[in-house]
Amino acid sequence: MQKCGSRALGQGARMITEIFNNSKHFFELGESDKSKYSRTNGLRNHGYVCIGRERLDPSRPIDLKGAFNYTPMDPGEWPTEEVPGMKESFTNLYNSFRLLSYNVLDVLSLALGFEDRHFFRNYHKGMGGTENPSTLRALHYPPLPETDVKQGQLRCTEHVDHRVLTFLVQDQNGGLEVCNRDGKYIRLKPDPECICIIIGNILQRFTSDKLLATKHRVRIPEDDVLKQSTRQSQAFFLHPDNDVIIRCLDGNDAYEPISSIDYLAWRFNKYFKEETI
Ligand SMILES: O=C(O)CCC(=O)C(=O)O
Ligand SMILES: [Fe+2]
Repeated sequence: MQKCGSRALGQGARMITEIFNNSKHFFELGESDKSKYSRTNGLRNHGYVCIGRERLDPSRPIDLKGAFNYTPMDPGEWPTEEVPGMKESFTNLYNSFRLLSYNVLDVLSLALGFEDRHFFRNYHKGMGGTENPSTLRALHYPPLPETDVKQGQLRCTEHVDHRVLTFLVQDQNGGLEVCNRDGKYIRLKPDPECICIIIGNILQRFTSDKLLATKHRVRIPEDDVLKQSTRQSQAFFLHPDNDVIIRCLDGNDAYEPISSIDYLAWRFNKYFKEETI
């Protein structure tokens, strides 16, 4: 489940190429142009997140990554003049991941022994509308000259995702590493036609730790060519509908029940320290 290693995209490969091209074009704009489309505040998650704005671990140097978020829950501004195809490529890929995630949720329901094979799908019925915060995020890691990198700095600090599942496609430069149950990081073979599926903390809570959220990270490459290359990835973060209660489904009390929207607010409050929700 941690890694779906098959060439899963088929026809979708063109969609992936388009979103990589459009994202690259956007991130190559000047900072003042990009910041016109900045993510606003609190729970409103649409838009550009510049390097350093989000902190996964405040005790470490900032991650050397930028992002652009899209969620139909928060309609926002698009750079339609600067990057004409950007909105369409995001909405297309969002929809494909939405459909794919329903199939994966059905498999999960069966695998976990629920009689209703749509058990988990029913928690995500609002996807694509204003009652579900699932988000597509284009990540952009700029080339790194030697002098810019601090001791202990990463492109993306090790963390778990606070969602149900993350579907992730990385470019040919690779760099994503996932931690196995022995605590050893495994580097995933870069293949822009493979989708990596990462278990998030909400699924861990639903399953009372039967499925564990997978730690992952992106280090600064040792290879000079990779270090001086841009890295890109596209991540789809699957989240339950706002009113779903996240709780241990076997009835045990390992985690306090919390609504999906409150859980999201709690996480954003931690990651976007400078803001209040
Ligand atoms: O860019 C990647 O490969 C990882 C990004 C990631 O883990 C995240 O945004 O949560
Ligand atoms: Fe992540």
